[in-house]
Amino acid sequence: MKEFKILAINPGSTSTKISVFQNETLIMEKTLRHSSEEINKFEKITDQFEFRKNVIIEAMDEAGIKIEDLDAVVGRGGLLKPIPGGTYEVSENMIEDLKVGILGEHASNLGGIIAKEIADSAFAPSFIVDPVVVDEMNDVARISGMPEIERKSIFHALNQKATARRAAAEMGKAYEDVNVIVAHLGGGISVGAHEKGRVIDVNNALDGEGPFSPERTGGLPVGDLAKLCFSEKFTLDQIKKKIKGHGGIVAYLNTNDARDVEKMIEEGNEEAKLVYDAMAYQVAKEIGSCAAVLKGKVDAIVLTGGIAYSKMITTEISERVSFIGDIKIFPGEDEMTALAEGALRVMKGQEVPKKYEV
Ligand SMILES: Nc1ncnc2c1ncn2[C@@H]1O[C@H](COP(=O)(O)OP(=O)(O)OP(=O)(O)O)[C@@H](O)[C@H]1O
Ligand SMILES: CCCC(=O)O
Repeated sequence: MKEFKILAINPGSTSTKISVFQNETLIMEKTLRHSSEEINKFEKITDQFEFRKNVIIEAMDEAGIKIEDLDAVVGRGGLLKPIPGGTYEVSENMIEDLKVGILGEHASNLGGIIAKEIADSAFAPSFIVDPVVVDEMNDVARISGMPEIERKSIFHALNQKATARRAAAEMGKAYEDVNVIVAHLGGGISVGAHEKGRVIDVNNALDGEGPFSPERTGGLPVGDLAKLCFSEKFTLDQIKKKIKGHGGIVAYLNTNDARDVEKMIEEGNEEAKLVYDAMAYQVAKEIGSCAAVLKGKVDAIVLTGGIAYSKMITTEISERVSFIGDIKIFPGEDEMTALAEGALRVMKGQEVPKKYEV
């Protein structure tokens, strides 16, 4: 059987992770860290394209892996127009939307752009898989209550879908045959209701919905937020930063690292305990909402992301939601494998790549 060599690229805000797979086997893995000095030279995230591409090429060179030997390159997809989940061919219109930041700036916008550039030089195809804008929401979930504002699906689609598939496999079933609630607990938090392979409702993890997280406020009491916006104390940029970046745990406790918070709690800091408990409480409430979305038919609840390593948090959440269904804990995120698997399904002819035609 033909073996495929696949390069997966996952650009984050301060690092670019790269992995090379020979079919399912990982043969090289590297996290290329970028100092704030290097990154801050660039005005926009997409301006970092040449810099990050060159760093990847150097790392491949050092590892002795030739670009021309690659059979495909896959990147984490960014803030595109809303699309259903799956593996997409990188196309010119996609590149345009990623470059202009059609839905905003995000490090993952670079994933598709760099993947295409490197793949083109190897005369190989390039893909993105389950970008953060995967939108499979039911229409009823789009209604916010204010006609000027529609709810949007922006979440950790890549890790949510990969862990939901893994939960289904553990239950001996296909993803398309189960109902799963996935709570991704990372720097941002998203909680999605997966109904037979479609994420029919999920909080917009990037822009003030759902539970608060280490760096984001999640949903807020809107009347009070409106008053704050018109208090003339803050600019729009400052308010946006309060919602995403400087909100949530970091605003209360001055750290975005859950491990620091646990240390504070162990040392008797009561405020830290209250804030940490509140985050777990809000995640549990969101899981409860998703159970209602799925009409109580829940095969499993998955807790994933970096904070799912925390026994304190997973215990606190489990106490409130275990009545809904079995809880599976998959700590961390395996986005590199998820990217490679998405590309492999296409290369092996198991899935037809989707076209970005919106
Ligand atoms: N062993 C651990 N125990 C508790 N918390 C942990 C542990 N390891 C990592 N974390 C926490 O996980 C959080 C980061 O999670 P993760 O790495 O999933 O986020 P990210 O990739 O930066 O952001 P996102 O998941 O939103 O894309 C941090 O708050 C970190 O403190
Ligand atoms: C919302 C998806 C990814 C992120 O947390 O930035």
